[in-house]
Amino acid sequence: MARSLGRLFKGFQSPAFPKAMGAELCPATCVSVRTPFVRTILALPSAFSSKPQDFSLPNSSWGPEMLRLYNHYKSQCEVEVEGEEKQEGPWQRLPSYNRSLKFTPAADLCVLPSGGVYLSKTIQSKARLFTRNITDPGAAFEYVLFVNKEKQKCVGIFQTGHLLEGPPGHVHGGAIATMIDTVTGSHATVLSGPVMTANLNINYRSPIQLGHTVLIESSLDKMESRKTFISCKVTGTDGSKLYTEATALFLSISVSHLLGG
Ligand SMILES: CCCCCCCC/C=C\CCCCCCCC(=O)SCCNC(=O)CCNC(=O)[C@H](O)C(C)(C)COP(=O)(O)OP(=O)(O)OC[C@H]1O[C@@H](n2cnc3c(N)ncnc32)[C@H](O)[C@@H]1OP(=O)(O)O
Repeated sequence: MARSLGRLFKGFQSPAFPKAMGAELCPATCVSVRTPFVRTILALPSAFSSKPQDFSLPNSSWGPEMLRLYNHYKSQCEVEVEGEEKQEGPWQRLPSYNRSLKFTPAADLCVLPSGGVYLSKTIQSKARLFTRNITDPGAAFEYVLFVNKEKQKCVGIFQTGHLLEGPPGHVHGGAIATMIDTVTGSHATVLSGPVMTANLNINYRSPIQLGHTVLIESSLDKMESRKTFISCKVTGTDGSKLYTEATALFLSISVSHLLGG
């Protein structure tokens, strides 16, 4: 089990993550956790095991700026070398599914040392990745992430849907924080494996108009034992207008931390 989960997280750790998801994780996989206190069956999501739907791909709601930036980074995911097949480029797109781990079946609920149930089958069957829980294209978070391991950078292209309104006509600060956490958190996971956000410090400099597309760029500041420090800027798509700045601290965690151990 530990090895299986290790493989999952190892796959996520590398920028080869999307390939690992496709190549290694797609066959239906069921792994079992046994500790003195915890017994649960973890099945990789059906989204991973049968036909995974990747939501970080163009759809009919994407505006011209979203598409332009997507194509800009996508074109750098593969490079043409004369007389040879296309090779991996400096950037890599991260896929985004609508859920992560699925716990099954009801009889195998994960019981905490306290005796509490970790996650009921009913809750888990309805669980959705927060940024992917609205199915109407363009209504909320439309985004795609690219990582560049060599430069230790990650970019998020984010089109802000009408359901994200905070101040009239502008994006809610919590929605901006969500996207910052997603970009910096995914970046930290690519660099360091499984992590959780310990600290997120945000300065909102200028309001973002609803419907606009923005660029979220994160870069690694430093790594110190379990700590990964990342900073991030949200700008207009040409980089000139600064909307938001943030710094974030992520702590590497063990799988048992997620299971309440
Ligand atoms: C996650 C799995 C990834 C793989 C999954 C694959 C699928 C991916 C799918 C989609 C990706 C989308 C990506 C989204 C990303 C979103 C991420 C989130 O939103 S996470 C939710 C919000 N965060 C929490 O709920 C944390 C709650 N807090 C905790 O659990 C603990 O406090 C934790 C783990 C953060 C630290 O607890 P300790 O017990 O492990 O560590 P201690 O001993 O407290 O601290 C260690 C060191 O860190 C410093 N530290 C801890 N917290 C700090 C803080 N807030 N500020 C500064 N330093 C802090 C301490 O001072 C200590 O430093 P000294 O070693 O002594 O130098």
